[in-house]
This record gives sequence, structure tokens and C-alpha cells, in this order.
Amino acid sequence: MIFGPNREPCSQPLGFAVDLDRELGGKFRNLWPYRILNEVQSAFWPVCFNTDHNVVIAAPTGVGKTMALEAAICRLLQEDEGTGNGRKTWKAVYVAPVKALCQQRLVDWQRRFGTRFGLKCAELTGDSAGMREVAASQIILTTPEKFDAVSRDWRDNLYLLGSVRLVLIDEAHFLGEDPRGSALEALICRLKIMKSHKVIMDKGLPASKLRILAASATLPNVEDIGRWLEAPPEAIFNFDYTYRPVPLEIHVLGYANASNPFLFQRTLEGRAPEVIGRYSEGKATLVFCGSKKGAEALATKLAGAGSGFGFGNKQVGRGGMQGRSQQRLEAERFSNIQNHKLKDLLLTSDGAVAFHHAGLTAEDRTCVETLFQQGVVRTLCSTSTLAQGINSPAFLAIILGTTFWRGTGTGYEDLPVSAVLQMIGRAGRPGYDDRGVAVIMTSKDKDLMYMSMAEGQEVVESQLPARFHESLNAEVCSNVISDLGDAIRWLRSTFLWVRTHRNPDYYTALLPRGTVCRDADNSIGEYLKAYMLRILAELEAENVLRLEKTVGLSRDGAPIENQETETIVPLVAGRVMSKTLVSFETIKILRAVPSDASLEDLLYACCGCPEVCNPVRKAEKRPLNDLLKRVRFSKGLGIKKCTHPSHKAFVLVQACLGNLEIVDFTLKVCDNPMCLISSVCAEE
Ligand SMILES: Nc1ncnc2c1ncn2[C@@H]1O[C@H](COP(=O)(O)OP(=O)(O)OP(=O)(O)O)[C@@H](O)[C@H]1O
Repeated sequence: MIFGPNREPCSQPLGFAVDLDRELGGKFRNLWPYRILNEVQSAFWPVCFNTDHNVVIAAPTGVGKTMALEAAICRLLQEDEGTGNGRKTWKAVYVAPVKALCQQRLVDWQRRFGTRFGLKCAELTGDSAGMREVAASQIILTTPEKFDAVSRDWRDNLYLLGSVRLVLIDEAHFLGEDPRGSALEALICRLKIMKSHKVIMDKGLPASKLRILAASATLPNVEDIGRWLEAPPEAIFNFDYTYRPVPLEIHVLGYANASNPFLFQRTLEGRAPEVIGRYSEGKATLVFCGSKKGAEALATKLAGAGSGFGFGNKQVGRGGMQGRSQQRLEAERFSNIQNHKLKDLLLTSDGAVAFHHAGLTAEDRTCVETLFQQGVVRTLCSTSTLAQGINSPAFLAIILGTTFWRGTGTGYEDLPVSAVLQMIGRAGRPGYDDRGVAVIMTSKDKDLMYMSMAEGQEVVESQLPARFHESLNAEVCSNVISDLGDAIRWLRSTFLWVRTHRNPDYYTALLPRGTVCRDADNSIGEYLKAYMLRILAELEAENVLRLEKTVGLSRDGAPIENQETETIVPLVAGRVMSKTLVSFETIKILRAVPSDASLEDLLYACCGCPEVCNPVRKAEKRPLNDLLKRVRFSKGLGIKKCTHPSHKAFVLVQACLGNLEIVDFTLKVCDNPMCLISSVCAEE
């Protein structure tokens, strides 16, 4: 199937092209290196740059959606100029599903908005700078989880949160993926309620005029996201895959399943050279593998196979140099590579084949990316680290298997839509080629599903139910919800509310069986309210919050008859749960520990909490079992081998506390979750 320039109508009238030279003068014009906007950009440009509407744009990768977000920032700059004082009291928050995208955008926007307009950009992610730098910046780049956590204390951070005038959501289709989607949903609902909160309104803070822009891959239900984000119909754009500026030919290859997923992955690795040979036309190829080891193994295999599969075009990017002088240059070029395996691979394949994954140092990764951009590396075997947003020169992108290993206890999981779209979106980038090819290698039973994903036919559903207890409690603690009336207002502000009315069948766990669309909208709303009351009761039963009946008071403080309201009061456990981001499940586990429990029992209970239960990988079993012999507690509980995620946490926390050396790299995991659990125990 070929996805390429517009052959079908889209949801917006087109037929004109915006010329930036005519639209813009002065400093805004130089922000973009190109002059003529394509059809998609020409459609959204006037709404983004000339209005304050909330906007949702769904369009294929590579179409140039980023400029919609940039246009909205320019509008704010223009507004500043209009006021005459040029003071930037606002903040724009860019929210992307992964840190890598934030970092990439940070570098780009620092260069473009920083130098020209004096805007400061700061990253607010797990690895990022302190809050002081964030508070002093106008553009904040963050992930939904991080910003959700920060905005829970919005009253304490009123200066920061009250300044948020613009929220830019990139890759917004991740709204349908757990757990990021639920964090985004909770975050946006909070911001929507904050916007009209008395505290923000009375002070006239920029957040009272909050504007939201969302850019997403093509979706069938973009109107639902638009409705949720309160975008007017003229600001909801949905362009299907036919609007890709560079046509992308997509092949989904379904293979017979092997006896287990590991063997199936091996089968796919075996088929990869043939697939590269068939589709690459000797051009740059990016192969997405399921694991670091898989990427290394495939790269080694391809290098060993020589140039017979169409990847060994040594002339490209090298000026056609031959012989010894070329070899010397090659050796010099790769001399800074620290990873021996990678260096050897580059030397033996004359630089044509390489691998890329998170286990490489940042310098090695940058070096490989540069070699690929320059056309030296012709076939790059990578994990998903390279899938996000980069402008790769790949003509062919291959997804080698659509499941990935999440470890013992979780097993194999299917790649989510956003990952698939990002990966195939790396082929045929504008400016590199006039077409591209993507191949998805999967099992026979999943080929139709992945074809529908690639076509943008996957409906985005709310992920809030998976974190409903936590989200509701967070709003109670952040003062967004103080009584039942607030709780209902919050519920009505969710994407869940929009989707349950549209597709009740998907939410059968929340609604009574047999609920159908033709039920009056009201009854679905009533069912949802009943569901929320159930969750409130469960939270109350675990002392997370308390529901109190209060009598309504008149202006002079006198009680009003028959005007009882139900106030919702956060309790200590609830505050800890919200602050430390632990799940309701964890609170229940900890509350079940008897007050006279031994240290060993208490520690083991903590290690059963979902936040610290990471799957046990095959390679970790031996080092974990070695550690098990050296830690203090193990015999009392009869643990002989580390097989369960809770065993792994139990051994690791003891190793950390006992200062035992952890040799295995992957086991040197962050012990932060353990600190959080300890703080919960202390509070309790
Ligand atoms: N009108 C245009 N003319 C020429 N090049 C353009 C135009 N618009 C965007 N580009 C270039 O196209 C590339 C892709 O743009 P952009 O990253 O904004 O796409 P996208 O829709 O966000 O896709 P993705 O999510 O894959 O990044 C960039 O290199 C950008 O500079």
C-alpha cells in the first residue's frame, strides 16, 4: 500500500498555499528556512497564528506539524509587542511522550527562539535542571508524567503554573496509551479547571487565558480530542495518510508464528537480509530491533554477509575514495568510538553497518547518528531509541517484530501505535528522498492490526480508568476537587466522559452491562457518576480521603435547611499517595502490614508494591541469585531463587542498604522507588 501525496479529500478546504514572505515580516520570517507552506500547513496556519483558539491537528509524520506549535509561540511574542512593554510574563509548556523528543526540541528551540527572541528554554524531565531554571524560562519542555507531578502542587507553585498561557502537546495520539495517556488526561483536565479557578482569575494570571494546541498522527476520532480540548470545529484538522509530502510505501509482512516469541524473533532476524535486499534499492536502511542484543546481532550478521544485500554502496557519502588511504581515513573516523564491538563492526564493514541503542555512550550514539546522516553508515540496526522525531535519511525503515520483551511477570507486549508510527515515519523524510518504504515484519495473526495502525485507523480511547483512583485522589489533594460538585465537574472535563458517550462498549468495566449509545446521554453520565462514587468509597475505606456531610451556609454564615453538601477531605495517606505518585494498590499493601510486623516482613511487603516490582530478565537471574546468598533476609521467607519481581526488589534494596557491590549493569537501577516506599512507611 502506498501512502502518499493527497489523493483523497481531507476535513478542511485547501487549494491555496501560504507564502511566509507575504504573511510575515521582520524577525518571525527567519524562524523557518522554507517560504511556501504545504497544503496541510496552509490550512492550519491562519488558526494557529491569527487566533487564540485551541487547536488539534492530526496529520501524517513528516508533514511539518511542528511549525503549528511554533506559530502559536510567535503569536504570544506578537501579543507582547502589541502591549508595548515587551515583558514576557507567560510560559509555554511543550509536552511530549518521551524525554528524547523534549531534548531534541530543546536544542532546536534554544537555537531558534533563544537567539532571536531572547526566550529561555528549560527541560523539566527526570534528568533535567532545577525548578529555579524552569521558573526563569518561557518555554518549558516536559513529559506528561513530570508535568502532572509538578502541577499537582499548583497552589504552592502558583507563580509557575499561573504563568502557563500555552500548552503544546506533541504526538498527542499517546493519549490512548497507558500510563502516559492517563497522565496527560489528568494533567489537561487539571489545567482546564485551573484556568477558570477563582485564584487564577482574580489575579488575572496568564493561565486564565490558557490555550492548548495538540499535534498528532492521523486518527479516526480526532474530533473527540478536539471536543475534549474545547477546540472549535474550524480548529480541528484531520489529514489522512494521503497528505504525506513524501509518499511512503508500506508493506506488512505476516510470518507464521514460532513455538515461542523468542524463536519467532530469531526467525525474523534470519529473514532480515532478504527483506533488506528486496526493498532497500541499495539506499539507507534503518532496522528497528526488539532489544539491544538483537540490534547488535543483526548488525554483525549483516556485516558478515557483505554487500550482497544492497547495503554496501561504498561510494555514497565518501567521495568515491578507494584503497589504503580510504581505509586509513576510515580508521581515523572511527577512532573515537568507545564501544569495541561497534568499532570493530564499523571497521570490518567499511563503515556500512552499525548499531545504535541506549547501552552506548552519548558520544558513540551521536557519532553513529552523524555517520548515518552523512551517508557513511548505510544500514543501521537500532532499538526504538532512534524512533523519536529524528530526521533520518533512511529510505527504508523496517520494524523487525512487533512485540517486545518486558521481562518475567509481564512477558511480551505489542508495540503501541505511537511507536509504530514513529518508526515507520523515519523513512522517506522530506529533503532526503522523493519516496520511502516501510516494512512491518510481524506474525500472521497481527498483520491486519498493524496495517490499520499504519493507516491511522486506530481509535484513541481514554486510559484514565487504569489510574482512576490515583487521578481522583490527586485532584482532591490539589484542591481542584473539594466537594462532590467539584468531582462531577472534573469528571465531565475528562476525555473519558467524551469517549464513554461515544463508545460505551469499550468501557464495560465502568458501565452496567448492555449500556449502548442510544441510551440517553444522561444515563451514561449517571453511570459514570455512580462509578466515581464507588471509587470515592474505596478511597475512603482505605483512609485516603474522608467524605463529610456539611450543611450549606448562607452569606451571613447561617445554616441553610436541606442544603447539605458532601465535602471531600484529603488524609495523610492520600497526600503521600499524590506527592510520591504511588498507586492505590501500594497504599493498600502498606496499610495491610500489621503494626507489629518484623522488619523482614515490612521490607518484603514494600517490595511487593507495583512501583518497585520490575520484571526479572533472564540475564539478571544469576547475579540476583548470587546477591540473594549475601543479603540479610531471605531464609525467613523461604526464598531460594529470585524468580519473581518482588524477589528482585527484595534483594536489591537489601544490597543497597548493605552497601553490597552490584556488578551487573542493568541491576544498578535507581533505588528511588524504595526511598518513596520508605517515606510512605514513615508517614503511615
Ligand atoms: N513547508 C515546508 N517546506 C519544506 N520543508 C518543510 C516544510 N515544512 C516542514 N518542513 C521540513 O520537514 C521536516 C519535518 O517536519 P516536522 O518535524 O515538523 O514534521 P512532523 O509533522 O512533526 O513529523 P514528525 O512527527 O515525524 O516529526 C523538517 O525537516 C522541516 O524543516
